[in-house]
Amino acid sequence: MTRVTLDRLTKHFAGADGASVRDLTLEFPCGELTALLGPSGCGKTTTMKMIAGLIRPCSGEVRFDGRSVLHQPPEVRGAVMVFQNGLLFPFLSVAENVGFGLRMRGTPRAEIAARVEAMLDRVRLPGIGPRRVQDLSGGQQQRVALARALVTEPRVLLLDEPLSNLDAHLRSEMRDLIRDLQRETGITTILVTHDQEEAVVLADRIALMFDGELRQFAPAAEFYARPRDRQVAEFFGGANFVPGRAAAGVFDCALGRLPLPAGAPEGTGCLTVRPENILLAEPGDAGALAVTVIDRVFLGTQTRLVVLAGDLTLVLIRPPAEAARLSPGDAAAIRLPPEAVWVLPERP
Ligand SMILES: Nc1ncnc2c1ncn2[C@@H]1O[C@H](COP(=O)(O)OP(=O)(O)OP(=O)(O)O)[C@@H](O)[C@H]1O
Repeated sequence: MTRVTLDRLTKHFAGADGASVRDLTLEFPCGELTALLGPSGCGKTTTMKMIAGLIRPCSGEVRFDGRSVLHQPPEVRGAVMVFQNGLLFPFLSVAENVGFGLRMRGTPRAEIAARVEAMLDRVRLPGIGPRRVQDLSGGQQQRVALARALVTEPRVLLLDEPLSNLDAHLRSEMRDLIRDLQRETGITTILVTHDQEEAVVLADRIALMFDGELRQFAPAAEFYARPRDRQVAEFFGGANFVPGRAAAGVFDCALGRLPLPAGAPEGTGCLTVRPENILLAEPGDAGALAVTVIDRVFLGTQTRLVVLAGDLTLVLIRPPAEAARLSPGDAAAIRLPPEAVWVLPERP
């Protein structure tokens, strides 16, 4: 298992306005699957290519198990990359594609055949070795690309948006396969994606990037409960931002003085609470806030309620059966459980 460390990694393409990746310092833990997540153009692929050795950084370091790999060409590093569209060799059979890396290393033919067959079994494509890759579906091609990467037993597996060209059904199948194979093999894996749901389902930890910089690196649950700032909260579907000031475990704002959970940041900023964490209350309940319902939208498995608390608009997501009794114009009451709120300090 290999620990991958980035130390102040920076890439500025010639002629570009600013750096595509700036001062990126990050340690991908051994044997874990880490998602490199962020909006289009934030520098994910550039970072991954610097790890693979396909792009040379302007400054900074890439280390595998503490040793610099910058002087090593891609084929020596032991990091293999699987691209969005698989990038298989169209003129080779499936087995020849999967065995390509082993052939380059001079592995004996009989061993290649056995390892390729075993690998195709593991990606749930038994017996398709003789087929032409053009005859495979997109999902099958992606699994062949994964088999081709894994059969060489790489130190690091780099997946660049491996699900983005698949339809919804195939995507969830491939997602399960990636998760199972990663757990089975324990290969340190880095997944590039712009899709937060994919990152949450697959990754042990998420590194969220904006504009070439790392913004937050944490297990998925922390991005929901403890987002570092408003942009992070919004990227993870957060809503409800109430300006005010936090001091001595209380947030002072237009909604009143709200108790905060232990460890919440202090000072001026916004209180945030996710739509699914605001509860409906009975008027007069301790801590209940009086609101007026202004909108109700049935979303299928949930209902979105928009309410007005004084001048503030808040969004709630509730089970349909609970929300059905409320219509636009109705008076209602809500409760913000102290453990479900968090403070986003003003960015300097
Ligand atoms: N070869 C290049 N020359 C000049 N600029 C580049 C080059 N490659 C990437 N960039 C720029 O660097 C920035 C980061 O690109 P990158 O592809 O790493 O982002 P990304 O987060 O992977 O985005 P996407 O999800 O759209 O692939 C972008 O502004 C992009 O235009």
